[in-house]
Amino acid sequence: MDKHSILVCMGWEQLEIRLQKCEGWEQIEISLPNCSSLQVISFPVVQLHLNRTAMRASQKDFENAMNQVKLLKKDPGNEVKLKLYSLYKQATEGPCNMPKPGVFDLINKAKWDAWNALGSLPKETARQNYVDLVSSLSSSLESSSQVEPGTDRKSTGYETLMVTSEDGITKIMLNRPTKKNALNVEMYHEIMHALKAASKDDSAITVLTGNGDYYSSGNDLTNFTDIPPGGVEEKAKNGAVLLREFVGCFIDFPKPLIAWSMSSLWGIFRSPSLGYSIAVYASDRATFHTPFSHLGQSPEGCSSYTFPKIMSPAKATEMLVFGKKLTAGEACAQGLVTEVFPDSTFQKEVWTRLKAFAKLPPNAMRISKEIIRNREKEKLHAVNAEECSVLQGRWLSDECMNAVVNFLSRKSKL
Ligand SMILES: CCCCC/C=C/C(=O)SCCNC(=O)CCNC(=O)[C@H](O)C(C)(C)COP(=O)(O)OP(=O)(O)OC[C@H]1O[C@@H](n2cnc3c(N)ncnc32)[C@H](O)[C@@H]1OP(=O)(O)O
Repeated sequence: MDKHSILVCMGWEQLEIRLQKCEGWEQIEISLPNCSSLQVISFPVVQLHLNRTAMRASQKDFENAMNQVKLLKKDPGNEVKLKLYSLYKQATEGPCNMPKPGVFDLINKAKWDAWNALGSLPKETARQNYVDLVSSLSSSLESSSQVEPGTDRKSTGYETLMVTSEDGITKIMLNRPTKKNALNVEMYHEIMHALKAASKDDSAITVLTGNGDYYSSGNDLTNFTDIPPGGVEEKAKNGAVLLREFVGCFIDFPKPLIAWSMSSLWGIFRSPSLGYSIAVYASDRATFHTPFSHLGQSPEGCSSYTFPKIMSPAKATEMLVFGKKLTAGEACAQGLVTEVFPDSTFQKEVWTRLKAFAKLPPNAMRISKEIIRNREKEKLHAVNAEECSVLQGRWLSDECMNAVVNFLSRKSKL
């Protein structure tokens, strides 16, 4: 008996179809992701289509899914909420029938873009996609809160991070690779939480890195679209409070902190990573970029104070004011990076060092870090406060709004 297995994408989901050619007859097995039983039907293929249609979500499934959304314990984030919104509208009203909102009406424009992008997707398919999305959300949010049992390796219930602890090293890895590890609001909170936990755990050192080809692309620019009832002023105020607290966590972090960058590092995550780490290791393909002016913004993470001290005022101006992108080699020559390794041996070289550092007496390392940092701590907190206050104003400027709108309209393909 010949057996062939084909994966077919049918617009709304992937079906696995197994063809079994037996003597004198043929049968098709269809495996549906959300269906436990295998359907076994015979040719003609038109029957396959009819069977699939019968599997579509009923109105009841759709209503259940809507109720399930209200019960989600964690906020699934803006992108998912936009997808849910657009599928809901398509399923209930059909193709987008609203006039396009103005460019500054960021939230309604993002909603409109998402709905409009669904084009003429049939209502039934939208309903099915909605049900599937809610079902995948419910299971992923449940499973992600499970803690790996048994070993001394921890991977706690973070949505946007992978945190592990072994051999005296706690590794905090930004884990939104499909979004180039952009920091959404949840990630800011989770990093603060992970840093606080790492400061109290029994590891000797803490390492920060990113999953995928970008260490981080900086602040998630869709953060700017979730406007609270108090309007953009309240949004900017909340952003400044969040940023101040976030950077404050790095300033106060008591243990040796090591940034490990195989890849590109933009914006917000760059300043704390480079300005406060004891050591920064980079692969020779890593780059460092602070496009504050391009985004109508101003320096954060105390970079307005630490960078001119580490580099020189002139070099810091090139980076912070003109947004010059540095290669790893340039960043190392200017003192922002401790050491650069060839990409091919990077992991091995860095792990060798980290393991050796983690064996040093932890209290001695803490005290040494404290004595280096304490003289500057008060100053760093004051600079942080000033930078956040300036940024709060920048976020309300046309320059900043236009830059964000440009980025979002470039990516309006939800
Ligand atoms: C509240 C505190 C605020 C503190 C102030 C902080 C300031 C900063 O952090 S300034 C730096 C802000 N970051 C940026 O300006 C980078 C924006 N991103 C890009 O320019 C590009 O995405 C790229 C150069 C980083 C990568 O380009 P490319 O390789 O072509 O990949 P894509 O653009 O297709 O990105 C894939 C996917 O990821 C989304 N994404 C990437 N970066 C961000 C971001 N910063 N914010 C939101 N989303 C981001 C991108 O939109 C794509 O998503 P999909 O379209 O859904 O696939």
